[in-house]
Amino acid sequence: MNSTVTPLHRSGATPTPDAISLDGVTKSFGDVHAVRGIDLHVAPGEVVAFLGPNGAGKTTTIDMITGLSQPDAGRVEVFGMGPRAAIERGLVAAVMQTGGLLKDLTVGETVDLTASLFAQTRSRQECLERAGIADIADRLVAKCSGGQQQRLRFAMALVSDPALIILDEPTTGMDVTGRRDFWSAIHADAQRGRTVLFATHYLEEADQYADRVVLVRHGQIVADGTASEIKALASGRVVKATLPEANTAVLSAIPGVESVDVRGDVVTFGTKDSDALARHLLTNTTAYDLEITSQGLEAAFIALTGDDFEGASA
Ligand SMILES: Nc1ncnc2c1ncn2[C@@H]1O[C@H](COP(=O)(O)OP(=O)(O)OP(=O)(O)O)[C@@H](O)[C@H]1O
Repeated sequence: MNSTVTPLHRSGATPTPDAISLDGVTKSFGDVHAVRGIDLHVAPGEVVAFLGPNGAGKTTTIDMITGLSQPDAGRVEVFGMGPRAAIERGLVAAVMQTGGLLKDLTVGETVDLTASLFAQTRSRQECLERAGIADIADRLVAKCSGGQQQRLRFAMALVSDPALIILDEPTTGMDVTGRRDFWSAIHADAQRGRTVLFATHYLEEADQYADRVVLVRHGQIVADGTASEIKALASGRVVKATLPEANTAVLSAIPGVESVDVRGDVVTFGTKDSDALARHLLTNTTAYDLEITSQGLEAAFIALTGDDFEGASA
């Protein structure tokens, strides 16, 4: 494990193999070290967001998981086997950002065509329903909006009923409504236990739809945990309390307090240990009406992917 990894996520021992297992994976293109030692283990049923700035190495990593390219070093396994073997068994499907659609077919015909490639498939109706496009089965692909085409790609990915779905920036270019409809279809489907890994630039998508957020920078994982763990890691917690006649100097001296702002009777603290601070305030002062919040994921993203970030200790 490299020194900048923040191992917040710990999955317990599972009797089945990991859905995705990357160990010491590297990949370079000439002088560009796109992936520089990634260790990642995703348990079956997890919904994981792969988040990072442009050029962080997300697509390069995803291409190795989907068998489109090979690592220079390290090991990639999907359900305990090589990615190509997993794809051949229908265990994995990818939703691509573009391509793969024939404009002259209808939505329903497109799903039928995909189904003809597999021995065992889900019904057309079920795939369309799960993707939220059953009502446009007779519409020509050429007449579908960008968001509807993405949901059609999702329906195609569902045909083999894969245990793992991988999506590389699936909502790029979609409007807000299209993104919301697309994600509610993915989210409803994932709740049935499917494993999902998606790369995104949209922080709110990671925050809203992922159980776990893996933050990548310069080809390495810099943080790995729930969205709230990552927010807390980068920016700490904000604790607000009503405390009449507060003394800033006294409050600043409480262990773990990083900042104090007094406005009338309301005191706002910045801290990395909100539990200890809350306990102290409630037992040793007259503070009441406590409110504990995390800073936004955006602040964490900027802090953790900025060039001055050197990793954080768990
Ligand atoms: N086929 C290639 N040939 C040369 N360089 C490449 C190739 N593919 C990726 N790279 C480089 O590797 C680095 C990682 O790229 P990658 O596409 O994996 O990042 P990303 O996190 O997916 O970025 P984005 O969010 O912009 O899609 C970048 O510097 C990119 O220019």
